[in-house]
Amino acid sequence: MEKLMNKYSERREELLGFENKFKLDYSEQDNIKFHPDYSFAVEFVDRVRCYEWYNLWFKAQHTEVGAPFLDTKNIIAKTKLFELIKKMPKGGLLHAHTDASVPLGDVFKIAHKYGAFIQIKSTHPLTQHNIHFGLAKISFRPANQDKLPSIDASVMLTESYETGTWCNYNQLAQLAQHPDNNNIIPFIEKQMLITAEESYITHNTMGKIWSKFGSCFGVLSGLIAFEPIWEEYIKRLVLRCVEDGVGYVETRLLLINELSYDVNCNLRLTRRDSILIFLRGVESAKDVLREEGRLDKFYGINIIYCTLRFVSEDELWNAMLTCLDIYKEFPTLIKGFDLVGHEESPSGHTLNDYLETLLRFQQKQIEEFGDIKIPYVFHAGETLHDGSIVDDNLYDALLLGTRRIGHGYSLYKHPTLMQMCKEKGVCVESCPISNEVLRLTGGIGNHPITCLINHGVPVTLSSDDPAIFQNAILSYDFYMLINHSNKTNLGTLKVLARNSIEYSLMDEEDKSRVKGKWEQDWEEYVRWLRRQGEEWK
Ligand SMILES: O=c1[nH]cnc2c1ncn2[C@@H]1O[C@H](CO)[C@@H](O)[C@H]1O
Repeated sequence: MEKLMNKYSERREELLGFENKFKLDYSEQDNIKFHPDYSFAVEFVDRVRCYEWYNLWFKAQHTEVGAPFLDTKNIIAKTKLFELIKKMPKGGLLHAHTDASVPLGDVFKIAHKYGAFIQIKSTHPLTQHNIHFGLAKISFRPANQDKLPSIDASVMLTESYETGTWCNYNQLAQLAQHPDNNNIIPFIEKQMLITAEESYITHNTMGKIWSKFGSCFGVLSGLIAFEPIWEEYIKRLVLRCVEDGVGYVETRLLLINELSYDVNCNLRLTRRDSILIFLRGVESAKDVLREEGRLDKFYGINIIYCTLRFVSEDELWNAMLTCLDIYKEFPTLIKGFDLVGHEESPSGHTLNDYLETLLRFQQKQIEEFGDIKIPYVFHAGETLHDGSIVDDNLYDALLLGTRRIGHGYSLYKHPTLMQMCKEKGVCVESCPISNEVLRLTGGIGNHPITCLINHGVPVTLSSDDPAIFQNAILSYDFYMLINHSNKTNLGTLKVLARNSIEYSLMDEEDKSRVKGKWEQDWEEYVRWLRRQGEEWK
């Protein structure tokens, strides 16, 4: 019997080993063995994870490992594992929408600073009854002295408020400080984020959650499409990224309106102006980092220029021409082009619908530059379907030479396309928390990222719209994966972080500079983990 058992164990080991050979992190796992500090760090992170499984998650009454993010976020925030992950140098954030990346707390702080120039209106009076039943929808706009509101904001809190009348935001914020009104700011904030209750209960279909999600952008845009707020917003974006261990960003920028507001609240800033202000914001973040001696932790920020997948073919072409003009002026800043918005919306277009224009844009670049300088970096396959027109976007994205795939949620159903990604080096920007909050998965446990990793498909982790999902910049996505998947260890996370630089769209010189910096930061992190591990119980 013993012989039989031993033989079986051998075959079992062999099978496990064989399967592991296909994993994305196969050679990295081998590497760990040769570096004592690194293997100590890997073992320490595993030890912490294991300790918390037994002493926190398995004992918890109403939750478990892999439970939905919004239900567990506050518990996660206090764990040792999260503290370790937060500190990790995560490389780049390759998939995040600019207008939904800065934590709302920061957005409010900036808004309060410019509150005298911001007006607010509501579809219902902000009475306690309406707040309680979530009846009022609010909007913001920048407005100067010429457009002084006709009423005092205190009227907004009474039934006599004429709905839709603009009031001064500063006045309202003052009133909200009174203990009787302390639910007003949280109520307004909720209109810019998705709560656990909405994602898991009240808006439990894709259509409902996307309608709430879309409305968040509407409220946010009233604040941030305003010169002084936009500049500080971008500054905060860079600072928050650095704070969360993200040194490089390729942000998806959608300048949806033709014009936005200048410092005098005049609607006259062009998209080019918004880019210039963006760059000013980056520079002021760099000033702060320089003063704090942390400038070396910031590797850079670039833009993937976006338009909506709801536009007409003519509008798409115009967006492409604007993008091209901006590229010509800022050739190192603009790294790609994408179409955003709910892929499954009945009014949305597939890539195939736009095919002629998409091909024409490439042809124009080849004629002008002899090469494609603004590659596609498409969202594709953000769907539960198998073979629908949205799922089919994956075919077109790859045929059109997409450099990465945003989400690629349904890619795991396509063996040939996964193989193509491996062969062509097309990386999937996987966004597990986003996919959960927007109702594609019930949690990390049934997210396809592990399937892609186990098949050796290039993957990186992203947070998509962290502000709206109450997510930090990137730490929670890394945490969710490592805490849930036994096969994921620090080495796997290192591969994901390295991929975010490897598959970024920086030119080769920048890429190798950034890679060098990140490797240094990683070494420092491993040494920090060693010290932590030696002190830990
Ligand atoms: O996960 C996503 N898939 C597709 N579009 C998205 C996603 N997250 C945000 N946006 C879109 O990006 C724009 C703001 O920059 C919004 O239009 C929003 O719908």
